Amino acid sequence: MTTTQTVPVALGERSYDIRVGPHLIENAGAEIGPVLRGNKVFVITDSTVSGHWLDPLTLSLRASGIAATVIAVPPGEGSKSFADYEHVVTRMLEEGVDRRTAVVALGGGVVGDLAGFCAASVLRGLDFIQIPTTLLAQVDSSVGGKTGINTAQGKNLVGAFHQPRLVLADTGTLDTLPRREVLAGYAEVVKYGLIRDAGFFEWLERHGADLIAGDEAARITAVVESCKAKAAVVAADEREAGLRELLNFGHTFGHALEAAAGYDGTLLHGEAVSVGMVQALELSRRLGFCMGQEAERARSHLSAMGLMARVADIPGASKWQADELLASMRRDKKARDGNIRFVLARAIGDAFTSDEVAPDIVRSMLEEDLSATAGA
Ligand SMILES: NC(=O)c1ccc[n+]([C@@H]2O[C@H](COP(=O)([O-])OP(=O)(O)OC[C@H]3O[C@@H](n4cnc5c(N)ncnc54)[C@H](O)[C@@H]3O)[C@@H](O)[C@H]2O)c1
Ligand SMILES: O=C(O)C(=O)C[C@@H](O)[C@H](O)[C@H](O)COP(=O)(O)O
Ligand SMILES: [Zn+2]
Repeated sequence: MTTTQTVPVALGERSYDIRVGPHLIENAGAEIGPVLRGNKVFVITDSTVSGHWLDPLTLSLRASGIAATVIAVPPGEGSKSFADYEHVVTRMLEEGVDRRTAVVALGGGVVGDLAGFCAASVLRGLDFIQIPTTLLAQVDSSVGGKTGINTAQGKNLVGAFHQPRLVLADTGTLDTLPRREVLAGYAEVVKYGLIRDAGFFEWLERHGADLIAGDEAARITAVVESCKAKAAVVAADEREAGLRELLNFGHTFGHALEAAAGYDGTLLHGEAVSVGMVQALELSRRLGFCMGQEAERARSHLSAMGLMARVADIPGASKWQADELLASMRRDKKARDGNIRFVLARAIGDAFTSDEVAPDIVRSMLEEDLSATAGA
């Protein structure tokens, strides 16, 4: 029998546990009850996740005497918007909310980021509980307190740091997750190996296919190891003054690619991160920080697992302009005075944040990437 594992996130009085294992949703009332101040929660979810996982959650909450009001948004990145934020907070205020009311996010990173920002801002801050149902959300977005929405100018540009009080990563929810979404989440798992843990990257080279195929032991190991890695970084640098920037590996490129694709489902966040990580390794090579085989090894693993690993793999990329991508990168949160900074690597498992990188080097790399789309 698989038992639940607990990964602590050490943040002083805002510390919390990440619980990882199967059947956690069926037992959510008993898990959540002890961290609630009152007996009322808003469950924010999306209309796909609700069809799979809402009933067992509300049943369990009711059995523990917790009253739940459900608010569902449409599935997909488009819901991390001002319009959906307004819709959710308006519903909460209309239904009635007080400072003992908690917000429960049931879904992937989109629901978690949106619900977390609602929790951070309604009445200036409500307790927040994450029940992540995608691989990406279980290994990354439910942990660490980054919440927010996208704007016309780019990804996650409006938001707040707001830590959850508890994370329930029910690995059984991954049974209903489409393969494309499993793969997108896998990119963020690979990220932990690439930035700080060459041994974990090697483990993924051996066991990644099992994890993607749904092997229970591989899944739990990957979620627990990823959460441990993220918890350690967040505990050391909650507000991203330095070390936490490493979690942004592949994201300077990735977020620019996502913005160009238009958040319409043609390019998922994890897919963009997959391409962006290979680009970051290639940029590291061009700047003389690492050898070419690092980028090739990462690309070859990501491609073998079925992920996109080149700009030319992205549908519609042939229409993009290098300067449009550069403009997005200048709005990245790591940029200083409009000068772009990247997370680069000296080797697999040894990432660091660069000083400002000359835009011409990045532009010529992007132009090469985009010209390769012509033959793709
Ligand atoms: N806050 C952070 O630290 C952080 C970290 C990484 C990513 N993110 C954000 O997370 C978002 C991406 O999250 P995501 O990849 O989870 O996408 P998502 O939330 O859009 O979920 C992916 C899709 O899978 C469906 N789905 C979710 N769980 C399911 C399940 N168990 N069974 C069947 N279908 C299910 C959803 O309805 C959706 O269509 C991006 O906006 C990204 O910026 C945030
Ligand atoms: O938790 C972090 O820190 C991360 O950077 C994790 C990323 O995977 C995630 O996509 C995050 O939302 C990116 O944040 P942003 O600050 O670049 O918007
Ligand atoms: Zn990410």
